[in-house]
Amino acid sequence: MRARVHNGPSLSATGVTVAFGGFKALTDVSLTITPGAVHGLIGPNGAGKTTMVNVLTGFQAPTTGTVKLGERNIGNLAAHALRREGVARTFQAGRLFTGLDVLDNLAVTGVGLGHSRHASEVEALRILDWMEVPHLAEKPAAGLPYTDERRVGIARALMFAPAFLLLDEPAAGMSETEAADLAGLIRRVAEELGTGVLLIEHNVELVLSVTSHVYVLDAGQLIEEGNRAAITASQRVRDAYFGADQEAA
Ligand SMILES: Nc1ncnc2c1ncn2[C@@H]1O[C@H](COP(=O)(O)OP(=O)(O)OP(=O)(O)O)[C@@H](O)[C@H]1O
Repeated sequence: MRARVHNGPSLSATGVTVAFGGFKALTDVSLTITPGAVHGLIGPNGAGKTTMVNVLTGFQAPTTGTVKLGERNIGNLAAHALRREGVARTFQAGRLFTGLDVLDNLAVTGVGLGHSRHASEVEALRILDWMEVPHLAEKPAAGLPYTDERRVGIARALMFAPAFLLLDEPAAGMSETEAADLAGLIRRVAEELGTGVLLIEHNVELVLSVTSHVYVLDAGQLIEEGNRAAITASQRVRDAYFGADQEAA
């Protein structure tokens, strides 16, 4: 697979607030995703994690604040336009085309990005190979085992080497072994492809094991950020989890 240059532009949100009517899902949140590194976004249920992913990928316009790719303001770009700019995501639910096989699911994304059918199939096969799951290519998307469905979601997001990959709870429902495999894949995406990754997860241990920098949201506010040691030592993080949602820790 082609590697990206690690010193490309960053994807950043500055002072982002998202209001749904009178309710603020995010309040003045700033974060940056750099190429070639894995960043984490954690927080209890309803903290605003998915809303942040939606903002960074063009699925939700910020009410106030800016989203930039390098120096370029991209806060008003729609999701499909942002994907063409190299900002890709996965969804909590697989969202595969169940009437198609895996290869076609990936190829459709390539065609949507403006590539030919042939080039898209070649790229799809290359990604499945790189992910060490070439046997999935001809499998129908309907009825895939859960972890394979997740893998295909990631493969699809990796079509044509996006600069950024935002993963929304990719380990949900996985066993410890499967989550460990996923952690290995996420590391490879950053290290071998040079992609900047933002990992949203309830599995905090998984996040801390693969990320260099973690952002913590609680009730729409950024309450902490830093490396594993800083997050583990933070009383604010402990309060957010144990005060609001014991199960999430
Ligand atoms: N379109 C919407 N309209 C109104 N409220 C919304 C909308 N989207 C999200 N919210 C609310 O915003 C808050 C943040 O939701 P969000 O899904 O971003 O949190 P989360 O941290 O991803 O939660 P979870 O971990 O449970 O997935 C929640 O209270 C949610 O109900």
